[in-house]
Amino acid sequence: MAGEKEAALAAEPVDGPTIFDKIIRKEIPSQVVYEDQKVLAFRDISPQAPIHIIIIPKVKDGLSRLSKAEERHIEILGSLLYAAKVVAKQEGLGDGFRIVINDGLKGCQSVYHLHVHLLGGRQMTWPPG
Ligand SMILES: CCNS(=O)(=O)OC[C@H]1O[C@@H](n2cnc3c(N)ncnc32)[C@H](O)[C@@H]1O
Repeated sequence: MAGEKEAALAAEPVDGPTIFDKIIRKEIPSQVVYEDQKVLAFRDISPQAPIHIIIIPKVKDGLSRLSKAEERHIEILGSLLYAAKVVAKQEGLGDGFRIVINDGLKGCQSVYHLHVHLLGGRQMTWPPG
């Protein structure tokens, strides 16, 4: 996480290509756990819980971060959350899980392609850090 946290502090909140584009195009390896026409889910490279999965829209359409969402994004936003529910069930997280979306510098976002974190497999605490 330290690496990613530093990356987040150094990240430029830009709308350009990200590492997730390469995952979508299958140009770099990833452990895909779910895919449909609009959504891709893959295991996080630096898991922060026994189950840590990233859920992304396959078409970015300007959605670098949640704060950039427009009305046209309502459907894909719902699809991401529904996919999170499906993947949580698939991963056996019946006793609960956490959903996280980091936005911008203060949200510690390091990859500017909107994504949902699905974390589970251990007791979560509160408040989040
Ligand atoms: C600080 C959180 N910043 S973040 O909310 O922007 O999350 C980015 C997430 O992407 C993950 N990640 C970066 N590159 C890859 C990759 N190639 N494959 C899978 N996950 C990746 C990071 O580990 C991090 O959890």
